[in-house]
Amino acid sequence: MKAFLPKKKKKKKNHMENQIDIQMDQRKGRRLVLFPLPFQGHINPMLLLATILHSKGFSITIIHTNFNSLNPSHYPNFTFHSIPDGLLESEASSLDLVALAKLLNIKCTDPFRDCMDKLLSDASEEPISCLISDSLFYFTQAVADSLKLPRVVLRTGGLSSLVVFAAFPLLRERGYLPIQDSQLEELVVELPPLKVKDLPMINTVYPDSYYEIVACMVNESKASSGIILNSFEELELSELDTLRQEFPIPIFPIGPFHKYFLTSSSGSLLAQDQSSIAWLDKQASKSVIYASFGSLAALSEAQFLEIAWGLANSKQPFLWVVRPGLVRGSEWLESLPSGFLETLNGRAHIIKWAPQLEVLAHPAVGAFWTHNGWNSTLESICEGVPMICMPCFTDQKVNAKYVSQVWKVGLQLENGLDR
Ligand SMILES: O=c1ccn([C@@H]2O[C@H](COP(=O)(O)OP(=O)(O)O[C@H]3O[C@H](CO)[C@@H](O)[C@H](O)[C@H]3O)[C@@H](O)[C@H]2O)c(=O)[nH]1
Repeated sequence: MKAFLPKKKKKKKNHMENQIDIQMDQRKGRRLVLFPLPFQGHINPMLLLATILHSKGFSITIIHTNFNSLNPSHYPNFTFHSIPDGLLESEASSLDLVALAKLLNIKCTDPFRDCMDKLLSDASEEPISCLISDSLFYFTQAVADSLKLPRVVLRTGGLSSLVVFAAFPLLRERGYLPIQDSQLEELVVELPPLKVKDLPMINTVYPDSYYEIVACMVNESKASSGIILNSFEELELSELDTLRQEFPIPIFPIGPFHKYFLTSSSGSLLAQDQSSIAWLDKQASKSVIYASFGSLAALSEAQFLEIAWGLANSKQPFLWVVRPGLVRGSEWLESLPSGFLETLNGRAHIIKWAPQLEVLAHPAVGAFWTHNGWNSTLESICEGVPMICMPCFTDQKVNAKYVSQVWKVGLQLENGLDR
């Protein structure tokens, strides 16, 4: 990426700068507008995709919400536009994820359309050839249609979970959904090896909104000009075949995105604690359990303590990401018993946020205790780190089943948490 940075202070241009000018000229007429959903697991793949497309000669404009807003200084080659999402701070922190996703789709519609209108009418900018938006920003299909602009969808989850989401109408018709507790262990014969308990559901007070969001995500993706996925054919071949039958549009499984570059720049909303790498450097090869549950999952205090004692009792060194907000009702580590860390004699390193790609690539890491968000799953597979799977909601349940039973690169913790 550095090769594209203009060096503004020098007067006489060197060879590199002339090359940049040539590349900039070649970019003319090839501007893409990208619109990520403002959650870490969605921002990372969208920014990686932007970086890939930029390296192929496209100019990149990113529209982002005020909520979880991005830091443009990490991406000097992109143009950023922030839109007011109208979310109150209390809404962003207190709403459940389903309500938040729905509200974002409602509240962003007008500001997004206004922003697109301005971008399209700005004669000083290169013309926009396409909008690429997150599949969960389903409202953008109607906006793109009204502006006569092609929209390509970025689906940030895997192919296998998308197949399941697309099958929701069938699963409802056949009585698998809504899930009945008495059926949890039953095989979903249409989607082996999934059982009813593996279906991508979420605990929410708005179940009808969840079905509506899934339906809109699937239908507006089908209405788009194409879907890009951060996955690859060799991993999910039969699911790709199924999707190609169901979705009448081009499908591009061009992941894993983070493997296009030697280092990936950071779209991290939280600061990555680099002390974890120095700590890993001191540990034996493949000895460390890396435990992290992504950016959204939340645990009860009781679950948190079972995990803490499970890690301690394992007698293995462990690197644990306890994100502020991970434990419901706690700021950070207050619920750990006093003296817990001291008794471990340096065998534990607990941080708020890790440089996860570097951690998984570190030779000291031997296992990843994960919630199986798609990014974490893919990143672990790419580094050959076996997983201990503890899915919390939605696609994570499907991913965990594939990790343990289809790809056989992990074990799923079942029947609750016990130290
Ligand atoms: O300490 C950490 C922990 C995570 N990450 C990164 O943050 C991302 C987390 O993404 P993911 O593993 O997918 O988890 P979530 O944040 O939970 O992702 C949301 O988005 C995913 C993609 O759509 C879905 O699969 C998940 O279910 C959903 O919760 C990954 O790129 C990690 O490398 C860090 O950099 N440092």
